[in-house]
Amino acid sequence: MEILGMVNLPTWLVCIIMTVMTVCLYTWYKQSYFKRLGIHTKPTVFFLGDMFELSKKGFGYIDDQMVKENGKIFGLYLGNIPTLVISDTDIIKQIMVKDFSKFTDRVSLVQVTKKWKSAVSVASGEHWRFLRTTLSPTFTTGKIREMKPYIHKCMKTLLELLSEKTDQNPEGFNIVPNLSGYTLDVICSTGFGLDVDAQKDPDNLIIRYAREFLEFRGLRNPLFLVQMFFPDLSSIFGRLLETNIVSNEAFDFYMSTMKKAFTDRKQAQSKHRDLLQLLINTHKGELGENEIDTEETTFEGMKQRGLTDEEVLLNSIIFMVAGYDTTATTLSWIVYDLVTNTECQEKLIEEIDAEIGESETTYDNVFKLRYLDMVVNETLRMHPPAQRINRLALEDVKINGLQILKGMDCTFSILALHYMPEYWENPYKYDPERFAPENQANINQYAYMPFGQGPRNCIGKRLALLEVKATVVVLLQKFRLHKTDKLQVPMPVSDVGLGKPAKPVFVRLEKRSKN
Ligand code: HEM
Repeated sequence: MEILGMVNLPTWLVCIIMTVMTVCLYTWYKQSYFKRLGIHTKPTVFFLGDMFELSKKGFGYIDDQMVKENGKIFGLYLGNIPTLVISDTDIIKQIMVKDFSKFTDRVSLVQVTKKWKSAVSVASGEHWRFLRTTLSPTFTTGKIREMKPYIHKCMKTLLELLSEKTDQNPEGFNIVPNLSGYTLDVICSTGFGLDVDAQKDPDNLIIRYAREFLEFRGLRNPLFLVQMFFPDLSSIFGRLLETNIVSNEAFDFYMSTMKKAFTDRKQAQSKHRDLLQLLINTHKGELGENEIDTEETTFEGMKQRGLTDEEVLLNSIIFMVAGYDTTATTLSWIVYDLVTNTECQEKLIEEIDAEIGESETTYDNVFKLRYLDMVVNETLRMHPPAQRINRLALEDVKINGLQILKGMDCTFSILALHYMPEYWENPYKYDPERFAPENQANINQYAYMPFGQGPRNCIGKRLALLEVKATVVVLLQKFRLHKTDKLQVPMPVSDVGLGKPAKPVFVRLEKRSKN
């Protein structure tokens, strides 16, 4: 092909040059989005944006650095997808609560397959409102109180296994696998009446696939990468680019496990009072004979039809996955914080001995413990399991001078907020006293949100807190926890609490009673 009558290039080379130029122009345009809006960014790598640094150093670390260097509003690029990170608590409150109707949805970086849209955490608009309203009664205090016996059974196994491990390893051991197996047992039994015994059988398929669910597979998925670099293709090709968040194998395994639990339960006419039973009660059809109109789009219409098969099954899976790792991570960090802050552990033991002694834990006696509440809050401040949350702008809106455009990903860095000196005095110090009743008034609730905020906050918060608090109580009723040489002690300040999945927590357990 002759170009301007000067050079003669083969057609294939011209095509390549044109494609490269188009991609460069597209990337340049995409990655100047925040510049055009006058919003700070950091120097990015062309094409990759901040993706390489974010995946290497972690979102929490980058957010924390950016807040220090650029203030409360800045932009980052995941490939060519822009993310507006906001740490101004007035704006956060406006988005999460006051203007919630303009920000009801979460951002989905990629097109997910249709089935995932039935999950309350992924659903949008009226569909989300219907799912949330239908599922919320499952987590009332009354319902959670009734789940306590199921938790007790798992606790008994946890204590027996820890006692055995202490006898076998008096010098200490990594407690994380015990806590992970335990939280999975709790969610399986409280949620679905499933006796999986993950604590005794760490190779159980349910554990293997739960890990797979939590693993971020995006960077290995070509469809995901295409959408990172060419986000506009999603609206052009729509369903063709739909991506599975997890492997089909893991998905099918969970679907068949839940389906079996569902069918068995329906046939047994059981009197169970767990999540599954509550889901079944809101399901109006027969599993496998879906006569329900799934295309219904109005809230009232959806209320009439009740949950579909897919909604029951998908949300069972979501509860299982969302409730497993978050609570295990929190428990692991509490153990870490208590062995590295022994005075806090002693104070907590004193409170437990005085208020509960050796009695069985109940919803009421556990929630009465003030210092325990302070300890849990402080651990969740320093090590929030979810480091970031987001909301999608459904329309253009200006908040306190900040212009937010329709379609923007408004992200809140929980981790960066939890360490901002403006909201927390001496933020790198583990200090439960900041949550003492007399100091509560100083806490800005939009700078402290381990469970999110507003109408779309964590639906399982109460269940998670009961599980975490009751477990800490039974642990300290039986053991005093000690640091070992193998415990990886304080990380560099910039790394503290970067919520990465709990590292091995090597501790030594000293038995406190004969039981
Ligand atoms: C310590 C434990 C937990 C932590 C720290 C945690 C944290 C969070 C956070 C930060 C969010 C996002 C909230 C927002 O966007 O404002 C969330 C959402 C959610 N969590 Fe949790 N969570 C925990 C335990 C649980 C448990 C035990 C369950 C269920 C049994 C659960 C189910 C969910 C669901 C379904 C959502 C999505 C809610 C919606 O979109 O309406 N979580 N969680």
